[in-house]
Formats: sequence, C-alpha cells, structure tokens
Amino acid sequence: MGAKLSVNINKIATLRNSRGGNNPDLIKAAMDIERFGAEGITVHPRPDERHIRYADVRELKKIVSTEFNIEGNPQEDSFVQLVLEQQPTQVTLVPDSRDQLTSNHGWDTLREAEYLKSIIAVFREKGIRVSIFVDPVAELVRAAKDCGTDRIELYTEAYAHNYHSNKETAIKDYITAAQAAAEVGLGLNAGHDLDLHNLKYFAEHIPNLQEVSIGHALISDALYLGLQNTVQLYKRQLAV
Ligand SMILES: CC(=O)[C@@H](O)[C@H](O)COP(=O)(O)O
Ligand SMILES: NCC(=O)COP(=O)(O)O
Repeated sequence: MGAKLSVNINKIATLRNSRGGNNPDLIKAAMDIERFGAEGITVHPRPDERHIRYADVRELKKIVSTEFNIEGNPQEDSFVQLVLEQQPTQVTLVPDSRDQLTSNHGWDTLREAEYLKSIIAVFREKGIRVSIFVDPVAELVRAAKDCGTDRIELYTEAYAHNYHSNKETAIKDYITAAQAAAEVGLGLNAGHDLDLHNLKYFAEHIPNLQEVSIGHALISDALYLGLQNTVQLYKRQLAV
C-alpha cells in the first residue's frame, strides 16, 4: 500500500482570515477533502494564529474522521496543552521560532536529545503518536530513535528545491535517511514543498514512506484543477 496523503489546510485558513469572515469554510473544506480521498488532515497552528487558530483545531477534532495530525513547536506551552486536550492521531514536533515564515529546519536530535526525550514521553503517555521533523541526515535519524519518537518526518524542502536540476542527486540523502529509519525501526513521514512534479519520484524511491503532508502546492493547484480532482491527482502519485 502506498503512503497516506494528509492534506495540510493552513492555506485555506489563510484565505479565510484575509477577510475576517468564514469564506472559505475550513470545516467544510476538511470534510470535503476527506470525502475526496485524503487519508488525513494536517494543521500547523502557529503562535500568532495567522492561519490555523487554536479554535479551529478544536472544531476540526470534532469532524475529522481520518488521521488528524497537529504540527507545532512544543516549546510553546499552549501548543502542548492544546494537543493533550484534543488527542489527535499524531503530533508532529517542529522546532520553528515564533516569527518564522514557514518551517526551515528539523531538530538536532543529538544536541536536543534530553529535551526531546522528555517532551515526546508527555505525548506518548497520553497515547498520541509522535513524529519529529528531521533533516535527511542518517546520524540524526538514528538519534531520533533514541529520543523515543514513533516516527520522523523528513524535511523535504531540499529535495523539492534540487529536484528539477538533478533528481538523482536530490533524492540521495533521503534514501540514506529512510534506510537508517528502517534499520532502527522508526516510522517514516515526509513533507514540505512536495508537489505534483516531485511527489511520485519521491514515493517510488522511499518504499518505507508511510505518510506525506502536503499543503501549499496542493491548495495552489486546486485553484486551477479543483479540490476534488487535485486530491485525487496527488493520491495517484502515491500509488506506486
Ligand atoms: C512542518 C512543515 O513543513 C509544514 O508545517 C509547513 O511548514 C507548513 O507550515 P506553513 O503553512 O505555516 O508554511
Ligand atoms: N509537514 C509539511 C506540511 O504539512 C505541508 O508543507 P507544505 O506542503 O505546505 O510545504
């Protein structure tokens, strides 16, 4: 079976927030995205609530019937409280600073090991699956296992950036990192800047890939192709 598609709906909230009303309706969009075939809904509430708001997360939890994945930085106490209260399928820990435009690096699982061990345990004790955002470096992947996480999410910005110039080179570190994950028994997710051009090749070369979370490109494509068609096109790239 191919990797699951979890659609990140941050950008739908960004559009809604730009006018202050409820158009587009985030809850309806999440339900439609699931109905169109997505196997998960991802949100990344940031401290300034510039797209997904904490209140959205609470409303989404009531209606998401597939896997609900909440991303964020556990160094924000309010984020930890929100996740513990909402009990999603998965929490993805991302080391973003408060004013960051978008995620731009993974955890240093060697240097931050003690902190990660303690915070991962907090979520796992409550039965929430934990994934941590990691750059494609085998040593950091192996160290992630020692932190007690269930899965890692490989940060795919570098792959997406380099894909068009040389896809064989672009995927190399990800293959090595994915093999390291398999060797130590870690589940494997991936995300950031994956799109209709680069997704199939990634899925074909990373056989132990369990889930991708995709937002920016997918929602942008939906402007031209329609949401239903777009979700199905992305799913087709994963059917390798
Ligand atoms: C962890 C990750 O790569 C995504 O959460 C991405 O950062 C989306 O966040 P924004 O929609 O705020 O850019
Ligand atoms: N975890 C990655 C994610 O949720 C979406 O990233 P992007 O597709 O918006 O770059």
